[in-house]
Amino acid sequence: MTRLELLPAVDVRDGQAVRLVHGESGSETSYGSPLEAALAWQRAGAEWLHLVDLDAAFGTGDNRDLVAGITDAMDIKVELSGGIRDDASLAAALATGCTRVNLGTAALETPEWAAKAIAEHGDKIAIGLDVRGTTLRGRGWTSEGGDLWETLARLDAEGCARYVVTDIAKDGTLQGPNLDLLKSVCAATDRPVVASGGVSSLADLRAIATLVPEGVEGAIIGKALYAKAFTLEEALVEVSR
Ligand SMILES: O=C(O)c1ccccc1NCC(=O)[C@H](O)[C@H](O)COP(=O)(O)O
Repeated sequence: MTRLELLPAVDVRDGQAVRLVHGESGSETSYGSPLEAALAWQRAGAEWLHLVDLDAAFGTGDNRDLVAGITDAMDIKVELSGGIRDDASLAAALATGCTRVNLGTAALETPEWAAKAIAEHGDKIAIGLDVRGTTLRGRGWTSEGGDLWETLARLDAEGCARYVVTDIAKDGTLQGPNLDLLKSVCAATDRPVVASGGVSSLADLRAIATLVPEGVEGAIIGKALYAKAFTLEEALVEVSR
């Protein structure tokens, strides 16, 4: 059976590695240098880094140079997220040499542009489906963005290669992933799904791994690693069993 991929997260706000609760601006806990965090996950054996520019996502500036520098310093695959919404920000993100980028708001507010990006860049584009209930959220999760199922059907038809699915109610809370949401999304699409938000324990990772046959490809881990609920080394062993 294919093994669950793990994507340790580095979310950057104002030059610092942070974690938010429910993605809310102002709920930051700071964890120091984002480059040090990224290098630590790489040393621990990560194959992927999930790197988020929160300022770009919230529209409070950006950490573009810092994020490009971190991506450049990595020997592993990097997934870039946050504020990629137009030709300039997409070109800058892809120019970092990252493996793929996540589009969120753009898929909701400028669907034609997102469809063009998908058509041009194929599996270098993932779409972040950030949901409360079954309603999507954009602009750093602050604006309403329509129905999850309608949007998923549209993006599938446009050839989207992969989805990163976050239950905002779980994100940064260490309350466990929303397995029902992941199962429902997998049932609605044949594209791979990366699970995000709420991972709190190795048991959560085992539970997500049971969904690999249904289409879950990976799991993003943020707060749990910073809070030292387990180590990345332990997590990697857990999913390789
Ligand atoms: O990814 C974004 O664009 C984003 C925008 C606004 C707020 C948060 C955003 N991402 C957060 C993440 O991707 C987290 O790193 C990830 O969900 C990890 O969550 P957790 O394991 O619960 O800390």
